[in-house]
Amino acid sequence: MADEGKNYVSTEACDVLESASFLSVEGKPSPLESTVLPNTEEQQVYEPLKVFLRVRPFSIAELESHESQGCVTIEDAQTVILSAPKESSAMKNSERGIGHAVHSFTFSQVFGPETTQSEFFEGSMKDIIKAYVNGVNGLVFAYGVTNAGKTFTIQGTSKDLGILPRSLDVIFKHIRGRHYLKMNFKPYLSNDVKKLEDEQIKQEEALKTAILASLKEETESSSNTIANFCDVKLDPSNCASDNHPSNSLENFVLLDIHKTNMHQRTQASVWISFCEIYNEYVYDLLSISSTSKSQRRRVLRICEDQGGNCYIKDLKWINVQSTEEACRLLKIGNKNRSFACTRMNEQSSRSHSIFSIRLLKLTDEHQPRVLGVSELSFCDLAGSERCNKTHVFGDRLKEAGNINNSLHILGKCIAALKQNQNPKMKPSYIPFRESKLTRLFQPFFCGKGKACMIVNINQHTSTYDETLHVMKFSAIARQVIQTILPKNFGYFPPKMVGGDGKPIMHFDANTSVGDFADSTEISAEEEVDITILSHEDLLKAAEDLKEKLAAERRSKLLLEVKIRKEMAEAMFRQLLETEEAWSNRLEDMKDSYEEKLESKFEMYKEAIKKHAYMCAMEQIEDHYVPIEEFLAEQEKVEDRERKILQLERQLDEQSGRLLALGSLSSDIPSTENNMEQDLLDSTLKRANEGLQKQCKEKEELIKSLKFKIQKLNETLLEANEGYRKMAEENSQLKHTIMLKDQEMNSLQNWAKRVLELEETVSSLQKELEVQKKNFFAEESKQQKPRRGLLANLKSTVASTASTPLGKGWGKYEEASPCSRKQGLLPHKAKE
Ligand SMILES: Nc1ncnc2c1ncn2[C@@H]1O[C@H](COP(=O)(O)OP(=O)(O)OP(=O)(O)O)[C@@H](O)[C@H]1O
Repeated sequence: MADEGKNYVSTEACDVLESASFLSVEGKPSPLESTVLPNTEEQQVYEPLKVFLRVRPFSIAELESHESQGCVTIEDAQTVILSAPKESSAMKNSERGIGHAVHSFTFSQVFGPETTQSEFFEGSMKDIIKAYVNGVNGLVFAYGVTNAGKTFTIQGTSKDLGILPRSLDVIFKHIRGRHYLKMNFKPYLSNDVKKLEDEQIKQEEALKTAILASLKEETESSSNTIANFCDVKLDPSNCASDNHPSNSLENFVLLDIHKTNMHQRTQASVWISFCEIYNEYVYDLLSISSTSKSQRRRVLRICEDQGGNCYIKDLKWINVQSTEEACRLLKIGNKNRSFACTRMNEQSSRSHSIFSIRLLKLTDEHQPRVLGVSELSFCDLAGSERCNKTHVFGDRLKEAGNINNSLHILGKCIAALKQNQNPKMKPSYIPFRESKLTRLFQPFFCGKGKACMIVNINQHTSTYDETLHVMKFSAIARQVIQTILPKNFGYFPPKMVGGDGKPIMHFDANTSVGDFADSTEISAEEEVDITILSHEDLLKAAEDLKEKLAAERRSKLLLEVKIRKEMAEAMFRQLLETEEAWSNRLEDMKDSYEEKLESKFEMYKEAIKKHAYMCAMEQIEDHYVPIEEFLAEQEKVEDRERKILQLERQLDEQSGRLLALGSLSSDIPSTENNMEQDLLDSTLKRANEGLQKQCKEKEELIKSLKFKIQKLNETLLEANEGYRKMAEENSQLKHTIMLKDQEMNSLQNWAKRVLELEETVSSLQKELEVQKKNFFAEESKQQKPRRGLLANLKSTVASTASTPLGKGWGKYEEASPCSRKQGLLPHKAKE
C-alpha cells in the first residue's frame, strides 16, 4: 500500500500524543509535572488503522511432517507474499482462471516467525499504550485462523509473556509511586466513576480476595495447561527474557516527558475486567460462580448509557495493585474461558475474550477528584475456520457457526467503514448492532478510541485458503482511516456517582444532574443461555418471548407513530422556514438586482453625459475663436452688410432707370466703377437666387393650389350633379303641387256649386213652404180641386228642371228619399 507508514496525525496533535503523559515516572514529579493537564481540546486526529501481521513459526511436529511449501514469503518489513499451494482452492481457482495464485499484502509492519514477544510488543504496542496513558481509549484485537498464535501473541506463556502482561507491566511501572491504592473510586457504566462507601469498599476487597483464592484452590486441586501467569516474575529480566532491551514504558512512551505540560500532580487507580462472548452470550470470566462448572453461568447484557456508549452490565471490575495480581486474574479468567480441543488446536479458544484495563486518573490530594478514565482492551478473537475442514459437529459446529458469524459481521463493519470514507460512495449502514462483538467494538471505530489489529497467520498449507481470507480481510481493514476525537482523556467527562449509584459530582459543567439520572442501563432484564434449558422450559421461554415481542412491537409502533408525527411536524416547520427563507432571499435578490440595475443605469447616464461633455469640449476647441477676432469679424460683416444694403438701393435705382430707358439702356455707357459693378453683379445674382427660390416656392404653392382646385372642381361637379337631381325632383314636386292646386281649385268650384245648390234647395224649400201655406190657405178658403194645385207644382218643377241645376236634380229624381236627404255625396264619389 502506497500510504504505508504515512501518518495522518497533525503535527500539533502528534506533539501532544508524543509529549503529554498524565503520570510521572516512578513517582518522581517530572520537570514540568507541576504545569498543566494535557489539553483536552486538541483537534481530532485521522490515522489509518494499524494492522500488524505476525507469522507463527512452525512447531517441531509441523516441521517433521514437512508442512512447509513456501506459502508465506516475507518480502520486506511491510509486505508479505502468499503463494497458493497445489491442493488449495485458491490454486484450483487460479487454474480455472478465477483469481490469482500469488497475492501480495501490505501491513503496518510484518513480524516474521523469528520475532520474539518482546520485539513484537515494542513494534506494535508503542503508540497505543502511549495514547492510552494520555487518556485515549485503546483496542487491540487479534484475528486469524485457529492455531495461528492469537492467544500466544496476546497472553503468551509464563516464560514468554504476550502483549497483555507486558502492557500491564508497563502501565504499573508508569504509575509507580503515583499508584492510588484505595478502592473507593470504581469504574461505573461506560465511562463513569462510582465513589464507594466504606461498606462497599469492604465488599469489593472481599470479592477480590475470594476470586484470587479460587485460583489458589484450583491450582492446588488441578493442573492446567494455560500459562501460569501468577508465577510470572515481572521484573525487567523476565520481560527481556529474549535478550532484548528493556521494554519498560520509559524506553518508548515517555521519551519526551520533558515536554509535558501538566500542571498538576496526579495519581492513578487500575481496574480490570475479563469477559468472553461465547455463542453470542456475554459471560464474566471473573465471576466466582463461573469457576464452578456445575453452576449455570450468568449471561450479561450489553447496555447503553444515555450517550449511546455500550457497556456490559454487571461486569466485574477488580482493582489491581500490581501486574502479578492482574495476571492472576487473567489466569482465573482463562480457566473460565471456553476452550476446546479441536482437530487443529488442542487448546482452541471457542469464544472471543476481552480483557480490559481501566485507568482512573485522580488528583493527588487528600480528597482526590477524578480527572478522567481511559480503557485499554485486548480482544483475543476465536479462530476463524471452515467447519468442513475442522470436521466439527454438535456444540463445536454451533460454536464455529457463531464465531464465523460474528467475524463475518466484523468484516462487514470494517468494509462499511472503509466504504463510508469514500465521499463519492453512498454511505452504507454499518451493522455494529448485529453482533455482541461489534457492539462492544463500535466506540473504538467511531472515534472514541484507537484500534489496532493483529493478524496472526501460520504457514500451513492445509489452512491456506482460510489464511488467504484472513489476509484479504486485513487488507480492507488496513484501508480504514480512524477518526480519533480530540478528548485526550476519555471522550466524555466522567461523572461520579455515590455508593447508591446517584450522581454526586459532575465534571462537566454542561451536563445537568437530570441528564445523569437517565444514564443508567436501558434494561435490567437478565438473559439466560437457552442452550441449557429443557424442552418445556424452552417452549415456555419461547412463549414468553413471543408475548414480549408482541408488547414490544406495540410499544414500538406507538413510538414510531409518535416519532413520525413529530418528524412530519418538524419537517413541515422546516419547509415553512425554508420557504420563508427562500422568499426572503428572492426579495433580497430582487432588491439587489434592482439596485444594481439602477446603479448601472446611473453609470451609463454619467458616461453618456461625460461623453457628450467631451465631444462638446472638443468642438469648442475646434471652433474656438478669440473674442477680439470675433468682434473684428463681426464688424467686418456688419460693414459689408451695410454696403450691400447701399448697393441694393443703388441697384434698385439703377434698375428703375434701366427699365425706364428700355432697350436703350444697353447703349448707355456705364459710369460706375468696377467695384460697384461687381457688387451689383453679386447682388443681382443673390437677388436672382432669392427670386428663383421664391419662384420655386411659388411654383410649389401653385402646384398645391392646382391640386386643391382640381379637388374643388371634382367636388363642384359632384355638387352640380346633386343639384341637377335636386332640381329635377323639385320640378317634379312643383308639377305635383300644381296638379294638387288644380284639384284644389276644382274642389273649391265644386264646393261653390254645392253651396249654390244648397242655397237653391233652401230657396226652393222656402218657396215650397210658401206654396204649401198658400195652398192650404186657398184650400181652406175655396176648397178647390187638388188637381189644380198639383198641376201648378208640376209646372214649377218643370220650369226648375230646365235650368242646369234642375237637370242635375232631375237625374236624382228617382233616388230614394234617404239619398235625397244626403244631397252631395253621390257627386263627391264621382269626382
Ligand atoms: N510466535 C510463536 N512462537 C512460538 N510458538 C507459537 C507462536 N505462536 C503460536 N505458538 C504456538 O502455537 C500454538 C497455537 O497458538 P495459539 O493457541 O495462540 O493459537 P490461536 O490462534 O489462539 O488458536 P485458537 O484460535 O484456536 O485459539 C500454541 O501452542 C502456541 O504456543
